[in-house]
Amino acid sequence: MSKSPAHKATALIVDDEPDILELVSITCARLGVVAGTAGSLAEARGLLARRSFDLCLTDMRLPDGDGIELVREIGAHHPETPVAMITAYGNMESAVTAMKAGAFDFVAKPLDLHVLRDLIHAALKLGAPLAPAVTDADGSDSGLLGTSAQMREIRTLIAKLARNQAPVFISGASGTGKELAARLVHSLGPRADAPFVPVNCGAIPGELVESELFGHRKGSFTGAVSDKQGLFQAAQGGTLFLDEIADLPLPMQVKLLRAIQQKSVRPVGAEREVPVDVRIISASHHDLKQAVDRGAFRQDLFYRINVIELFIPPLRERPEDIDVLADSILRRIAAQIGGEPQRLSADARATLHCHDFPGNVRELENILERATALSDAAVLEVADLRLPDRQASAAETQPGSSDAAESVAPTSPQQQTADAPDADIDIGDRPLEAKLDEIEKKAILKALDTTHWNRTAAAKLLGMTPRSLRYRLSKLGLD
Ligand SMILES: Nc1ncnc2c1ncn2[C@@H]1O[C@H](COP(=O)(O)OP(=O)(O)OP(=O)(O)O)[C@@H](O)[C@H]1O
Repeated sequence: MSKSPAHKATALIVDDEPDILELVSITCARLGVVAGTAGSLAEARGLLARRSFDLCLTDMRLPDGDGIELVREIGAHHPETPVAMITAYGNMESAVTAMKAGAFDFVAKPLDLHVLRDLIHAALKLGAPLAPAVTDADGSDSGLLGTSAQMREIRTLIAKLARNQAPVFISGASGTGKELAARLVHSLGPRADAPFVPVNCGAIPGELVESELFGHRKGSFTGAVSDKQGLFQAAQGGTLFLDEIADLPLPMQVKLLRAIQQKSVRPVGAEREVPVDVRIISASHHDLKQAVDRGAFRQDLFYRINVIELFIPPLRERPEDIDVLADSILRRIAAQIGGEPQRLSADARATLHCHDFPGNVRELENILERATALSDAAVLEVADLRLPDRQASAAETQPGSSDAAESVAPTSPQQQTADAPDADIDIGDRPLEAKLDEIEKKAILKALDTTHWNRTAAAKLLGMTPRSLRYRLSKLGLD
């Protein structure tokens, strides 16, 4: 709290069950928070009219109305007061409704004291001044660049999302900046000092997902030679970013739902659940709603993780962002290799504006890395960009198409060696494993380059599933 040392934080607790009022008041007192209690909406309104509170915890069902009404009223008249909802056990629907109405979090009955304490701590941090809001026109103070109206709106929404704990689902094509957006939600919020743990759900082999996410006890399966902490616990107090969540196997989706609802995880082979305080941000480039309709993604989990959706449009729909992104990428490359940043000629810029970027910002980065690697000139020209003459969409690229193979141009310095399928592979006398890795890496980079870093199309080209490609990318350190 940014109050004077003499100021004691205050909480308004609203519940018609005296036991709960007492339990929460005692928990607050142990944390040095002074609690005011109300047994109905009317009493709560009376207290709010007389003074302000640093947080409010309200039950859903009250004798004279619905706790959601209070969430809305506090949001409208006391926006600086974070509100959390106390929900009935397993009532996911009301938790989601409360968060959509503006509650920053929820706690389920019977109240778990760990969860309650974490929630009070989180609420009090929300009252403290956070990292400066993202205000400048091109986003350079946030790292999420772009001058387009869409990007500005996204930054404004992110600044709001940073102030609550509701699960966020980020949708958008590959390379649009979903992970970057998730990092920004984390770093602008009260969890910024705790870890941000990104997980690519598609890159973990199916049989290991549970142990990776929840951890395991020694001896719980062959290969579990010691206790291992899961990623949920690694993200304790912070944010777990579940990228490519659509790739989670269905049985795992059930366990994830339970972990999110109960705010606790059970490591494989453990007898007890361990409480975890983690904000979930998930992302996918798939249409998750369609996956639900196909039966490939559980509706209840979809509903739970998708409390707030943030959509990042493809780069071709916001061409205004290309210049600011390109200039920033050229500055970054110059800082890495030393010297003045190279510039783009007017024609080169115009060419970029006409390109449709199936691989989005990641593709722009690749184009410029390749151009700067191949040209030392102060000004990069159209030819240096090496864009295909025809705007062939990567998704249209058919496996085995010779056109596709011929349109390949080297990408980054380390990728240049992968430009021809039959090029001599100079890998010296390294062990077989390393040689095989090198060959695999080159084939993958070539396919990615051909498909403008569209991983689904690249996987098709390589004759493997997207999941398997992601696994290999991660294994080879290319992710
Ligand atoms: N608005 C932006 N400003 C600056 N850099 C960006 C922006 N959007 C994306 N990038 C950069 O583009 C690259 C791809 O971004 P990111 O990994 O966040 O995309 P993604 O949507 O999560 O991709 P994928 O779906 O393939 O995981 C990163 O290097 C990121 O820093």
